[in-house]
This record gives sequence, C-alpha cells and structure tokens, in this order.
Amino acid sequence: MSGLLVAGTTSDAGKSLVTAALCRWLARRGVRVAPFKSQNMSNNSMVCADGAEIGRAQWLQARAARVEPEAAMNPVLLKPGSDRRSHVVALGKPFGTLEAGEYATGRAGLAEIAFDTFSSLRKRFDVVLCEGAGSPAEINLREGDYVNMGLARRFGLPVVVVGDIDRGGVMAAMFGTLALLSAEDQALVSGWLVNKFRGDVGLLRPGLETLEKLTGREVLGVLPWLDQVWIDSEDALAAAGWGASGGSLRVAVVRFPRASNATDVDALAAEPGVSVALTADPDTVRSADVVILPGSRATVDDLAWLRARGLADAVRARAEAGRPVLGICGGYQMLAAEIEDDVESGAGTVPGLGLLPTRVSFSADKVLARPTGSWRGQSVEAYEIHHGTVTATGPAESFLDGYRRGAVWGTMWHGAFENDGFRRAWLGEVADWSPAAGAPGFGALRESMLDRLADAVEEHVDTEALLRLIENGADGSLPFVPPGV
Ligand SMILES: NC(=O)CC[C@H](N)C(=O)O
Repeated sequence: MSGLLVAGTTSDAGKSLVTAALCRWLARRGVRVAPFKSQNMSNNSMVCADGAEIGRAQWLQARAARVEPEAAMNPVLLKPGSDRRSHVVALGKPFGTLEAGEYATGRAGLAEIAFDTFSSLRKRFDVVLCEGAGSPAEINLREGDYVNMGLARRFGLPVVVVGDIDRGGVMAAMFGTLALLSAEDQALVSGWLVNKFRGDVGLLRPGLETLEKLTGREVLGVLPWLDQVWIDSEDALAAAGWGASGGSLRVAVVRFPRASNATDVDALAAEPGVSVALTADPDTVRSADVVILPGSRATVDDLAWLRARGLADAVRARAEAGRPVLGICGGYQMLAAEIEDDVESGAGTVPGLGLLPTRVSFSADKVLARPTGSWRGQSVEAYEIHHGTVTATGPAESFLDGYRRGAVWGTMWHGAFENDGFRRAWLGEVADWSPAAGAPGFGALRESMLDRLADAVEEHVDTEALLRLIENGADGSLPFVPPGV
C-alpha cells in the first residue's frame, strides 16, 4: 500500500472531511494510515504531544486514523496575520514570516521540507493519505506547487478530486479541473468524489455517466449531505457545520478578522441546549447570555477592529452589568489594562479594554504547551499557542492559568471546553445552566462523528476501486482531456 492525494475542485469542497473519513475507514480495516498536508493555511492549530504545532484538521485526521498526531503530518503551516503576511510554522516550530510578494520565491525551501517529511512518513506507515489545498487547477500557482499536483507528481500519487455539489456547477468544475492540467498531471487524476449531495441520486446519474465518458475517469462515490458532522476546520467561518441551533442558552463568539483557534467553541456548540453564534454585531453581543472573545493571530489589530465596530463598548457594558464575558488567548490579552507588543503588531504599548487587572507583554519566543489543571474540582487538559504572556497587576481570583474579576474571565488555555466536567460546571456557574440528562460528552460525539463518516464511505464509495488505487497507483491508460496546459 502506498498513498493517495485528496484534491478538491474548490476550497471547502470537503477535502478535510473526506480525508478524515478515509483515515477512519482504513483504520477500521486495520491499516496503519497517516494523514498528511504539505502546507496548510490556517489559524486553527493544535499542539501535538511532542510540542509541535500542526493544523487542527490534520490533528483530527490523525485521531480518525487512531495514530498519534505529529509535526510530520503537516510540515508547513501558514498562519495569516494580515492580508499580506503569514507567520510560517515548519515542522511544528516558528520559521519566520512570508510576505505576499514572496509567495513564489519563499516557498522553495518549504517544498523540500515537505517532500523530505512525506518520504519519512511514508516509510513509517502503510498508507499516507494526503490532502491537497484549494484546487489543483490554480494554474498560476502550479509552478513551485508542493501541496497538490506538485506533491502527486513528485511521488507518483494517484489523485481523487472532491467536488461540492451543494453549491452547484460540480460537473463543470470537475471537467475543467482536469482539462486545465498538463498531460503529465492528468495522468495521475484517477477519479471523482461528489460530496454533500442531497436528493435523489437517480436524477444525478445521467450527468455522472456523461462526466465519466467525457473524462475517462470513474465517479468513485456520491457522499451524502451529513447533518451534525463538523470537522476541526481550517477556517473559523466553516462553523456552519455545527449542530442545530435554537438552544436556550445563547453564546455569542466575536468573529475577529484574524480569529485563531476558534475551534475552542465547537464543544459549546455541540452541547444540547446551547446555541453558538459567530458574530460582529454589537446587539448580539449585548443580548447573548455568554460572550466569548476567542483567540486572535493579530491581538492589537483585532482589538482596534473591536473598538471600531462598537463591539468593545458592548463588551464593556456587559461586564459592568455583571453579564459574563470570557476571553481566550488573544481575546484574554485584549481584556488587559495594557498590552506591550513589539513583536506581533510592532505597535509598542497600547491600552487594552481594562476589564481585568492584567498586563500583556509579547516576546519573540513562542509558547507551545499542553498544560493541565483544574477548576472547581474539574480537571482540565488544554493547549497553549502564543507569544504574549499575561501577568496580574492587581487582585483577581485565579481561573485555570488566568484570572476572573466579576463577570469577566480570561485564560490563555485553548481546548478547555472539550473537558466535559469543566465546560458544564463553568456554564452552570456563569449562566445558571445545567446539561440535558444523558447528553453525550464531546469526545464521544467526535468519535461517533468519525465513525459516521467512515460508514458513509463504506456505503457510498466504491471502496474496492479506491483500495486498488491506493495500492497500485494510477492506471497507466487514463486518457488526456484537451486542451491541457
Ligand atoms: N492563539 C492566540 O490567540 C494567540 C494570541 C496572540 N496572537 C499571541 O501570539 O500571543
């Protein structure tokens, strides 16, 4: 066995989800499988047991594969700090920054890191399931690419292309993706996976048959639209996969332009009776039962945005009225009296919201840690990813690693809400809320979601054909579809 690249016709076609589904499907068959994404662009990341930072999606895919997540599964992580600048993480550690103009040149060294890592991973696992990025037909980026066809070509990996039928145009997107690739790239593109389908598959069949005829490639499966399936996403905006809203406890999460680790609130959203809204609306922030300021990859800039949007006033009014506000990491930093930052924004010393008696100081060294602790007798396992550190400047009650004053709470710890006892105790204390009887824990929900994904693969995908592809690679006689590039 060897590998496969899961590419997509667009971003958000479902590559991460399909890769996670295939990881769990193979793991259930007893295959030792590892996920891999050469380069992920995301502010949602996780700290592995060895202290390495990787994209949250690869971390979840490793969980799906039932293997220990590690740096090699996502050797390059680009964390956008602004529209023009990304912080680079290579092999789990900070590796400088990349400006938009350097995108082509600055990546050559990163490609070699990714290729070497893939080679080593492939020696240690039976199968490596690779996830592409965006679309392989972004022909302006093809030269120097090491995430999509650049990776597939280097290692001779067969490619399946996932398309999102829910947004329409999927057949044109699939045909066009193929026809815009060179003959050599096309030779690896081996099949199609239609994703997020709702309705009668019988109506779709004639279209798929034509697509198969025109491309000479098989539709390997039509995966249904799955409710209540979310994935630790690359994009904070992908939160639409959360469970049904309409809960009696309303949590508002402020949608910072550079939100990071916004997956923190997934566990709240999954709790029956709790509805979570990502928002930039001051009225929603005023009226919610609980407000959360999540992490941010640009604390000082997102704080300025918070003020400009009238959200800072709404947060302050809540705090004064004794209505709960929780800041996590970057959001916690914003609650301080003062922020000294010559590192992330270079803004020097700026006033914070002044809602906690704390001071923040940024350092070039990055904290990557997996702390444990407890609160009100509930144990908490968490992770930390930040440059800024917080110190108290006045009296405040301690809360996890951070502080609480009145209705304002703050912690640098990500992932605390995944701890069922802590999550429910905290919601109980701040919002007088109690869990539904017999509500499942978050870890159990995540596990059952991964199994549902694998069930969907078994039911809706030609798994024999997929296994052949993973074992034997692309069939040498796939036709070329003009015009090519
Ligand atoms: N994960 C975060 O929210 C990071 C907070 C802040 N940008 C820092 O690096 O310190």
